[in-house]
Amino acid sequence: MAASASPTLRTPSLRNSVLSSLSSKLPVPSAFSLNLRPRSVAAPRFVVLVSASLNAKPTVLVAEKLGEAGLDLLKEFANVDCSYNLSPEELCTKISLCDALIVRSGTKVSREVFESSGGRLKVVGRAGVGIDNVDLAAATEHGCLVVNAPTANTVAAAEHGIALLTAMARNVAQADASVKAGKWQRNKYVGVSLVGKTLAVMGFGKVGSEVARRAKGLGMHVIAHDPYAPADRARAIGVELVSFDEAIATADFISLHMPLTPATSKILNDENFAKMKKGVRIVNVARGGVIDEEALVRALDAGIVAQAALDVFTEEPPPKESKLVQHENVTVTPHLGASTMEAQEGVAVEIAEAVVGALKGELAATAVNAPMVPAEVLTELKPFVELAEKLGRLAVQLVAGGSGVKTVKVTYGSSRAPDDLDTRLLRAMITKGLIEPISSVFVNLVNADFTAKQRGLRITEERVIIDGSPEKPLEYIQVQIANVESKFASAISDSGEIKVEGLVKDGIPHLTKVGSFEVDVSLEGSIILCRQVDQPGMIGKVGSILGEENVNVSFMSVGRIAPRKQAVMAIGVDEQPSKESLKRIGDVPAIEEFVFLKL
Ligand SMILES: NC(=O)c1ccc[n+]([C@@H]2O[C@H](COP(=O)([O-])OP(=O)(O)OC[C@H]3O[C@@H](n4cnc5c(N)ncnc54)[C@H](O)[C@@H]3O)[C@@H](O)[C@H]2O)c1
Ligand SMILES: O=C(O)[C@H](O)COP(=O)(O)O
Repeated sequence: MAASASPTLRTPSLRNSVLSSLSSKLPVPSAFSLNLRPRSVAAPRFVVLVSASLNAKPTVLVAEKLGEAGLDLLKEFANVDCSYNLSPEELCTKISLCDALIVRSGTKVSREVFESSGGRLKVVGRAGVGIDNVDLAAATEHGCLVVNAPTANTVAAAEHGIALLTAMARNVAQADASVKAGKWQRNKYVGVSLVGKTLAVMGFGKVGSEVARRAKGLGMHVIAHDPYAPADRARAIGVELVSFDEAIATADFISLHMPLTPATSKILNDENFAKMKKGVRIVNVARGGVIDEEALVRALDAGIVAQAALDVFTEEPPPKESKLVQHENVTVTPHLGASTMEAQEGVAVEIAEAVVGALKGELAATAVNAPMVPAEVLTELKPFVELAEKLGRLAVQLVAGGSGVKTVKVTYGSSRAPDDLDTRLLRAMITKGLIEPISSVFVNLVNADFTAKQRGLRITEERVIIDGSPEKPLEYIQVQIANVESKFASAISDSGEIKVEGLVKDGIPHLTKVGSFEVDVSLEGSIILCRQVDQPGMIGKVGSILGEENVNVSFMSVGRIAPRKQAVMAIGVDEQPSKESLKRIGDVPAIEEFVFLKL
């Protein structure tokens, strides 16, 4: 197939090639089209996250202290409201005026926050790694993207882990307090050596592996437990991956580096403390919730755990009277893992870039609740994103009554192998096109599948391999809606579904099939579809009705079964014709049915 998706490639014989190739696929009528306006090659816009109302500068609420470099980046693009220490109620009040919110670990972004935003909040940026303070399910349900800054504080957290490990082993904090209290207790604060001891790193991700690397430099024997870590990464650092039980049973020191999830919540509990070596020492710079804190106090009192060094707590700040914090064998810091000057500047820039990108409609590489589409895939799919949404919009508007859509089949015609095309983005845009014209829901890549499921909309996808250039991801997209009546009977295909099909020509989406009729109209402005008896003068008649009302016709195309038999005329218009003009079109004797569709 010769049609090109490339915005730069113009092929004079494009239309004919497309049509002949389509004709050869199905025994359907020939078609001709009349382009009444020179087409500019529009840069395909990729708007997934931002609503159309974002012509004005968006507002970003920064709810916790962020590095200056990040704030400067944000200010170039948005109004920035730095309001720290907001109460939950104040946050809920402010959020309805904000398009994006940036937080660290100290702000709970609860379901109430999303509910209070009234749909305006489009992005939550977590300036750091852990997203356990953000209600991800609520974010997704509200179509709000959550992005984080997962890399900039890794080294800082690892360094803090090592700082706590060494400080704990040598009683630095306790000895410091003792000297400052006027004492000189050299025998009391005899420490333990690290060299030759076994350190179990629990969670061998970014921070865990950096801790392992540094601990090896201190002469420790490092083992790690992580059900999802690749063995080659562990091998490269010289770390042995072991089971959870082996790790906790053999370690002299345990350092925690896993995320807080339902599976890791209170993973160090009475049962597991009982399996540890007597005198084990524990470091936690991950999340307080991975330890059952009451069980840890019991293990400390029983001498199972000799010492603990904790940067994070189940409740932050922990209650003043916390037995754990006050325990003489426990060293604590106030969640300082990420708090170096360098890390905070890095995190601020990382999150500002992600939030600005998301507000511009780009897909963030650090999206937490949306599929990550690699940049190169995104670039080549861009022209098809608009096509996908518009086909969805057209198809649903052809349904009689506009609702009751339950079963949708999408077919992607491509010369590429099935596993060489990521269709998640296209499916999301078709879903957006199908749902938005008949509801008040804002659909984007984040909430598309959720919203479809919630509405009982089943979208199946099929890949058809056809001849074409593998350079191009797609030759055509077809959308079919089953088990519905159509307000434009000609849109029903021979197999009984509403069917629309389109492709991208010179970067512009085109409608190329309605039901069993081939047409060729660019998907810009709005479209009038008429079924008529094929006869001379029809284009002129309809064109002059529209012209009398100063409605600009951009494109016309007629697809017919055979000369002088039935034909479908597709007319692209820049303005919406009045009801009266539409009625006059319907009254043209040869016109059997017509429909006006907004794109
Ligand atoms: N104290 C701080 O200021 C600070 C700073 C940065 C990160 N953190 C925390 O450190 C933790 C790790 O951060 P990261 O950037 O390395 O994240 P990461 O995602 O790179 O690594 C987490 C690792 O934990 C593993 N994991 C998941 N479930 C596990 C389980 N049940 N048992 C063992 N391993 C499991 C994952 O496979 C992954 O490899 C997070 O909880 C993060 O919030 C704290
Ligand atoms: O998950 C993280 O990135 C760390 O816990 C840092 O949290 P903070 O941004 O609140 O310091």
